[in-house]
Amino acid sequence: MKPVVLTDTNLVGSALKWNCHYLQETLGNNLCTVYLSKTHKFKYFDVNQTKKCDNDFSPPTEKVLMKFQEFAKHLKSWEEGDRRLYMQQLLNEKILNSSQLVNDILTFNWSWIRRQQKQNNWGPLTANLLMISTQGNVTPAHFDNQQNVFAQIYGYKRFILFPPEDYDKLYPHPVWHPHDRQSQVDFENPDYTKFPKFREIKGHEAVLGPGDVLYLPLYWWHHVESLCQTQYTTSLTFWYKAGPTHGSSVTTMYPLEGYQKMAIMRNVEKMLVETLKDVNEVGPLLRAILEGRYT
Ligand SMILES: CCC[C@@H](CC(=O)O)C(=O)C(=O)O
Ligand SMILES: [Zn+2]
Repeated sequence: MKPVVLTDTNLVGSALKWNCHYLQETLGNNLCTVYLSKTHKFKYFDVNQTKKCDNDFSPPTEKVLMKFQEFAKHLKSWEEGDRRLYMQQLLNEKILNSSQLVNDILTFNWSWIRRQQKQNNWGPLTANLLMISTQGNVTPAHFDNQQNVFAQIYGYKRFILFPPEDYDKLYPHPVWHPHDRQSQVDFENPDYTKFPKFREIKGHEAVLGPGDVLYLPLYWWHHVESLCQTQYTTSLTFWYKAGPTHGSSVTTMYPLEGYQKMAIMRNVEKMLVETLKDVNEVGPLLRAILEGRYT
């Protein structure tokens, strides 16, 4: 599975008119999920895992509910130096009370994407996330465990992509950490002492514009930034469950692929956390297995 940019799917043709004015009319006073950040980075964290960090974890972003009207006002008046906003709202019954918007969604090229889902043996569609970002926002490098068909609607987004096997160069946080699945490396100021193999990293760049679609396979790393050609950018994800062929009775082919090894490493870590109970015992036990025996 490799990422690919498609420019002729017309997947979200009916959404290319979703500018701020149109969304104010159709989303109106619905409350939407908006993240706020003091920096340009919006590093995801799982709030349910913060307790394992014996409270030395400081959340890099704040999640608020904001009326779309208010969000739109901030978006239009935003200037460098203002706190950055990133709306990330699921297209669900909470906000789909406008027949116009529902009709636009029904007019997506569902036959095309359903064909992709079938031919690639993906599981069910789990979420469509509507994202509206102030210019210059960055989603730092991470991977997801779902298949993603990423549709760009307005403005330009730059992706830097790395295969799952670059796991050892991107040093993800431990699986029990709030930043699970996110790289520890600050791409703008890498600590080569802590993360020496990051020096060897080589990424694949893709810039998406309105109407472009990126197939982002599960476990592929991505660093994403909203370029500054426009005041804001708008995107929509189509996330699908990975599908039954991963880890089912279908005969496993060897050598294993990068994403399969990633799943194995994550399972080993999770099993150790589960068994040892104390996350601080996982490192020493893994070192005891490795040192003098496998290194
Ligand atoms: C919350 C999702 C953010 C998105 C990246 C981006 O557009 O900033 C991403 O990581 C993905 O679509 O998987
Ligand atoms: Zn992602």
